[in-house]
Amino acid sequence: MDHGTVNPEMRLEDQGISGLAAVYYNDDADALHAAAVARGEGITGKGGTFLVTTGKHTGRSPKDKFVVRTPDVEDTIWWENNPPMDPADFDTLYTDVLAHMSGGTAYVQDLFGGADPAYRLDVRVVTELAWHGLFIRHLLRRPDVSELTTFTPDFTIINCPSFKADPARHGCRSDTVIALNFEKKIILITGTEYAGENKKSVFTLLNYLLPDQGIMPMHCSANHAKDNPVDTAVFFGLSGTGKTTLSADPSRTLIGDDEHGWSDRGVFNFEGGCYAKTIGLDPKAEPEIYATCAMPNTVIENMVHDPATMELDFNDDSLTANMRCAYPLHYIPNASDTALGGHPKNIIMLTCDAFGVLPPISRLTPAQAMYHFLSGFTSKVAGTERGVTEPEPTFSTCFGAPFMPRRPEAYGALLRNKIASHGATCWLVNTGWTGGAYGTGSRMPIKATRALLSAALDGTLVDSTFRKDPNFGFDVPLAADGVDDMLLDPRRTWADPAAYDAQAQKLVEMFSENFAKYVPFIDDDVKAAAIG
Ligand SMILES: Nc1ncnc2c1ncn2[C@@H]1O[C@H](COP(=O)(O)OP(=O)(O)O)[C@@H](O)[C@H]1O
Ligand SMILES: C=C(OP(=O)(O)O)C(=O)O
Ligand SMILES: [Mn+2]
Repeated sequence: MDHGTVNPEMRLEDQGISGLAAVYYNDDADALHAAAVARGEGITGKGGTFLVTTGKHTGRSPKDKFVVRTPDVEDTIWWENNPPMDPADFDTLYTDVLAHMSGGTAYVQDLFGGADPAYRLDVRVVTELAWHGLFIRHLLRRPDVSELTTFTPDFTIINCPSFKADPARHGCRSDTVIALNFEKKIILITGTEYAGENKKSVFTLLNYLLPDQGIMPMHCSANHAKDNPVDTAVFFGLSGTGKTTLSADPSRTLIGDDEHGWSDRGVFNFEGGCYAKTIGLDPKAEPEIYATCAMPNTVIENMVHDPATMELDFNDDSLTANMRCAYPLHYIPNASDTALGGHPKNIIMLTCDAFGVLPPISRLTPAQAMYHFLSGFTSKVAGTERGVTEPEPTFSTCFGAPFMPRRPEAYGALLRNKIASHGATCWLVNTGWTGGAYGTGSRMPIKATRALLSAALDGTLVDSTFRKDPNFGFDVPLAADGVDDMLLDPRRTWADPAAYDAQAQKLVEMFSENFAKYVPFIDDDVKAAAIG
């Protein structure tokens, strides 16, 4: 039985997906929430939120993510970073997943990836779980009802957590698979209930498709000055570096918290919602995000609550440190209606330095920006990937290696040209440790990071006095309004300056060792900006 609104020529049967007992097309958030509760997937929380736990998988499974090795993508995929799947194995997996879903219920959401109509991708997401439908409806861009009757998917995602893949039969690594097939225009997700896989697989798709249209896809958040989209800022960063937190700045207009494209028209959000971490969420430091945790249909993932009062415990990480809430963009009071911005005036590269070595803010030349973009130094924070339990220093190229199907140089060249054409000012911001490494020091106060960003974005910081950092060669401001001068010089925040010097030297060597692989591909000015 079919329910809801759909293009009558584009039912699942028309895509070769048949045998389902019931298909719910394009249910709204209330209907998806009600269905999820009725099916026992989760419960209704305070303020009409939806509370859910995801079992074994509470973060992404990057090692189980594959690109199907078809001839059309053979020369363009960065295979060292994207494990290949044999097309025949994918076909078997596809047939087996459909057989498994047959006789059951599916939820179909027809959505857009991309706020700029010229570049958007029409994505159909077919989910076994009603709440995955709710999640992805919050996260992607919702068409008007009138657009649904002609909606024709460019790509289809089929997400079936109860299907357990078999490494012997499907050529995979475990029972969990995220497989992207660019030729068939299908993504299969099995064996994981973690909702983030849905949105990050759309991101990976766009990261592959958009460069051919001259668009730079970016793992970044974005906002612009109030009433002035010309003054746009983007904040690159791997998971946990502060994209979501820092873009929700009450004095600016939020464009988006995680994934954007930069075209010759400016910046556009790929999404229509946000996916925020809730661990330790402080209503004073992050009131806008905190408030979404009591709004109707917000998906609250893997948070512990008191069953008597339904009160959420923001400090209980017993299910995972990667506890989350997902909500539509307009739940943030100052979000943009269009999710479009201008060309970035400022480009912030966020790093969570667990060594406590990098200054809280540094100004980068375009060549240094390219160097740091390709290096992607940061830490993986606890929980976002399976097996990571404490900050783990890493070089994640483009500040998002797990989502980059092409070689880093492809993204590097696009970014470099756009920075050169539009003259953005670039900054490196350490939201990680200060006063010592992880274990001794403490996390950079959000207040200080916000004050430094305000000064960078309002144009005052660029005119201040800088020192050249002896280890890294970038410019570090000596003072900034609202921030203790000492904090700007990490060496002074360490109890033992010699220990700082030793740690800094180690980090310089790590940068140098990591960057060797990019040297054959880069221009002389970036080579000159190299560290170590
Ligand atoms: N100085 C800081 N800047 C940004 N975030 C910080 C800072 N100190 C602590 N945090 C915490 O770090 C986390 C950043 O996560 P989030 O903004 O979700 O990152 P991302 O969106 O890049 O994955 C939040 O839980 C935030 O409260
Ligand atoms: C959803 C994710 O993104 P982020 O942590 O960058 O918000 C993720 O990495 O799983
Ligand atoms: Mn985020």
